[in-house]
Amino acid sequence: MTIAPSPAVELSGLTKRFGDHVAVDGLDLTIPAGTFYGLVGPNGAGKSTTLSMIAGLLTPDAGTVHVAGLDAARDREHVLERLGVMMEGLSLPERLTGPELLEYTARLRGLDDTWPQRASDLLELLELDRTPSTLVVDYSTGMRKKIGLAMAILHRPRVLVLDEPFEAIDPVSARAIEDLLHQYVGGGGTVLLSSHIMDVVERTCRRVALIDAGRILTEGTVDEVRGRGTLNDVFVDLVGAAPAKRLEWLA
Ligand SMILES: Nc1ncnc2c1ncn2[C@@H]1O[C@H](COP(=O)(O)OP(=O)(O)OP(=O)(O)O)[C@@H](O)[C@H]1O
Repeated sequence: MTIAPSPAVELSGLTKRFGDHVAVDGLDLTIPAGTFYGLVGPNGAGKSTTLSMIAGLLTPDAGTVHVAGLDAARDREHVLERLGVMMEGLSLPERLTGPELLEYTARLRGLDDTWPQRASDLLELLELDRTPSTLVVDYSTGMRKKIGLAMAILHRPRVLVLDEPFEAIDPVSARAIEDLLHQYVGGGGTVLLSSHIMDVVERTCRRVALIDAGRILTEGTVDEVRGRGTLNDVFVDLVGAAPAKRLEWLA
């Protein structure tokens, strides 16, 4: 008898309120190990809040998060070892260069002596090796995102949680990031990312969940969810198009 591996991420009744506002409303979601998974939804749907709770940056008001079979509330240290996280707006040590930041990450995580090669591979693949002496404070938005991704993946986590990894990324860099993430998933890793860029999600993810107002509207393989249309069509159908209003003063 073979024992099925634990899901990479399992959310059960996950809930977060900010005052009276319920940002995440009893979310149940299972992300199988080795899956490239996309979380999509309109602005304010609760994507970042959900990812922040998985990453241990926010405490849920109710419900549980399991990562690789471990309860994130009870076994935080081991869960953090298994996770790589890149969230919007997370602060970085600004007075370091990209290579120094990776060294800092490697030392903080106590990585073995294979990290310099990994760091150099990541800097090259993400084209950050061209500006080795630029301080992070002087990085562009896209460069910050890329170094954030390199920091998240350097310790070869089981699960990568990425908030909007393709936002502010040029098309060539986006392909490099996609390539890196595909290699990672090909090696057994799990990617959970949020995105507004439907064609990237359609192209890269195997499964997708569409959330709105903190609840799942639909979930499944990308093919199941989009049916005969595109993910964009399904998104607009389920979430509802923005109200059309003619602005006379603009005409
Ligand atoms: N720290 C906070 N304090 C108060 N309200 C918050 C806080 N963080 C998020 N919210 C609210 O929770 C809801 C969900 O926000 P969240 O950032 O998770 O959405 P999102 O799906 O990631 O949106 P976007 O696509 O715009 O990034 C929003 O209504 C937001 O205003």
